[in-house]
Amino acid sequence: MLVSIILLFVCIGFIILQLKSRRPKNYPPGPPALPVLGNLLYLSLENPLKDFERLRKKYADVYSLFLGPKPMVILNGLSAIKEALVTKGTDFAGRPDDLFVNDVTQRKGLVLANVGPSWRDHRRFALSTLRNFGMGKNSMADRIHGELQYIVEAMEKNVGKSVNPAILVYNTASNIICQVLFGTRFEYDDEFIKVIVQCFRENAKLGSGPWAMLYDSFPLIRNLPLPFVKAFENFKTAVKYVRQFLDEHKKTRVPGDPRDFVDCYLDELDKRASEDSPFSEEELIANSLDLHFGGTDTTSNTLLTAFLYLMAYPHVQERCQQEIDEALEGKHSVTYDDRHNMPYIQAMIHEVQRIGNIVPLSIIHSTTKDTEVMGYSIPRGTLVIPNLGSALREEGQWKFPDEFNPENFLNDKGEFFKPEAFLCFSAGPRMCLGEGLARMELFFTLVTLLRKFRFVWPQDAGEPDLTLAYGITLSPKPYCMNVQLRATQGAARVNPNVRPLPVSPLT
Ligand code: HEM
Repeated sequence: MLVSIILLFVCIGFIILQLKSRRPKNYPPGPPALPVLGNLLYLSLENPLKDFERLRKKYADVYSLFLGPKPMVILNGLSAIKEALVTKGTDFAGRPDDLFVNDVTQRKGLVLANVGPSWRDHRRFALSTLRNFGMGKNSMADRIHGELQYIVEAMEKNVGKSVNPAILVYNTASNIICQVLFGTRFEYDDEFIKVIVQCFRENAKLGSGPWAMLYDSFPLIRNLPLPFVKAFENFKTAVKYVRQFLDEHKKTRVPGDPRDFVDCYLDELDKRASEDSPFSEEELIANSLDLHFGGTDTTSNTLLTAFLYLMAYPHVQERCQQEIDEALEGKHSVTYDDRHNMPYIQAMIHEVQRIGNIVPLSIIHSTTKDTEVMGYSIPRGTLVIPNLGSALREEGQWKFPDEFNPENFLNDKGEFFKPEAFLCFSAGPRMCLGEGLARMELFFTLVTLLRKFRFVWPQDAGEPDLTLAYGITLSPKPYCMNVQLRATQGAARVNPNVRPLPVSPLT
């Protein structure tokens, strides 16, 4: 009797889910969905990128899937992505708030916040604070140059050797954003960096892997002690570390005279003390973690992709070095304005970003109201994945869509230009707010290092492996590079005001 009742309930549940996974009228097409599982069996849970491409060939630029019972629309190609994220920007600016990542971050922070006063005010605040601390200005250039001294020193110590650049590059990017956030940099073997990097790496992997998809698809498993539990522990650890900085800042700050992002936020908290405001110490911690992760993983993976391709395409590296030597002849160090005299370097950096496709599926969006894209109806609350990579290699948008070739960003006169399909930072109201900082970092780091060093693929390492490992960000597989001092090298000088750290061994 009991078994029959359970079976009856299971059948009713299946029928309800089946009905839920039916596509409404004029909804984008897609493969048939199974009850409970939705279209999970159509996707590799480890890396769905190839599946998304395969489904695009069958269903065209806008198609739909079910993540368990949740409806999800995938946008491919420039036209569909632009119509949704730019033309109908506010309709598509939402973020889902019942996914694994939302539970892990306790619905705090900026990156995953749904549209509303908290997201709007924190985004505005972050943008203006980054600008005040020099995003795109000379003061930021000085900070970046100061930090680059350490990577230059480390590379000098390793001339003639094969080294894995991953930790160096990660620490450089992390220290640049840490100076803006906390007014400090960390030694390469500092506990904070090691722990935070570990937490972020594990959470990025868990957040884009099979356990997150299963968590999102089957709410019943959420309380079970499965591997995704680690992500919650990692987040708590990261919060604990940032809270220490916050407590330190509260003791040492001078109100109205901010040293960094944390001080600015504390000033803002004072200003808003009497109103019902979305600003709070918990949000400060979560926003700092968002900016640190957003500013570190993306930029360092872009740099690692750049070194890999510059070794795999030595003629591109040589042409970059020739341009740097000519543009900076007689100059002590590079300024941000020098980029206007370096079209090939700019083209190379953009091409690395294009081919590296660092944030392939952007960050998941959701619709804030019933809307339309490319003639299809999309109900409010639908998950939306902008497949940025599909625009970055779209036929018809690029001279050489499937090749690594900086000519993709050069016109007939050899001048730099940026095609509309360059969507690495996404587009519209949720577009990356750190683009200005990222651009400066990429330019200064690559010009400074290429001016001084030549990077060569080690002879005993076989062919360079250009396949990228999937995660929230794509990254090259670990590799080593042989560092050589260039004969015609520019002055990558040590700033006398910055004390170089002892060089930690490159791993
Ligand atoms: C090469 C480097 C970078 C790339 C390729 C990149 C790419 C992206 C992408 C694709 C998004 C998603 C936009 C969307 O949802 O449509 C994003 C969002 C974001 N990025 Fe970046 N990013 C980079 C560097 C940075 C840096 C340096 C920072 C911090 C200073 C940063 C902070 C953020 C934040 C806070 C968001 C969320 C914006 C929001 O939801 O309103 N990013 N980024």
